[in-house]
Amino acid sequence: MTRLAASHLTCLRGARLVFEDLGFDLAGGGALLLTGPNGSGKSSLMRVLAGLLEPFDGSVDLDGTAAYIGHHDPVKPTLTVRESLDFWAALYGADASDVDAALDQLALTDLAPIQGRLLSSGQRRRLTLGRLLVQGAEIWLMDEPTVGLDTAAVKRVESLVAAHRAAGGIVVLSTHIEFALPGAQTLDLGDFAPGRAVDRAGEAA
Ligand SMILES: Nc1ncnc2c1ncn2[C@@H]1O[C@H](COP(=O)(O)OP(=O)(O)OP(=O)(O)O)[C@@H](O)[C@H]1O
Repeated sequence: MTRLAASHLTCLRGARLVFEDLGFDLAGGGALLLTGPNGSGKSSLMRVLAGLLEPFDGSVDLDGTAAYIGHHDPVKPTLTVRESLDFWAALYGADASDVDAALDQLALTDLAPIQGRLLSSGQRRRLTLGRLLVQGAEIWLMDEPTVGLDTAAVKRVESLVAAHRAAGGIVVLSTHIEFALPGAQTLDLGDFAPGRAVDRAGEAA
């Protein structure tokens, strides 16, 4: 059964405590929306969940395969859109039909022969999202996936996320904009800033 949970997570970056005592529990079909001001630790939490950053304290319990997209689009400048997706498909054991599906789902079919260096920022972001699709992971960790996307593309991503959850997948998504994520749990990282844990305990009592 796909599951992603965290308990008592505390994150230290350099000498700075970013958040403390954070937890959640997601089963298949679940979603977690991360909000909070700049610097509150959304990307740091994503990196902890992706296994790229060791938590200072607490633990992550992950059952399933995870795919992570961060702020940067890892697009090779000399590969075409299709060649990039073919490369990722080979890396993750996906089929050519998965590449065609990803091109279609992200409105990239017309851009398939275009080299990465010629893509606009929104087009590069859509290609990065294509990598997520061909990766076929059960848990999607999406750090501000809509940056640079136009309204139609945001709607597409909302639909892809909904379909992934309907198929039993899990999504953790950070955003500064409105993003339709029905029934999602929400975490405002600002509530987990150092010292606030004491306040929350006080409020709960
Ligand atoms: N490599 C690093 N070394 C030290 N401190 C870091 C490092 N990366 C991030 N930080 C600090 O950790 C804190 C949290 O940063 P993070 O990028 O997780 O926030 P965020 O909520 O994702 O911000 P934004 O909304 O601006 O993307 C910030 O104070 C930042 O300066």
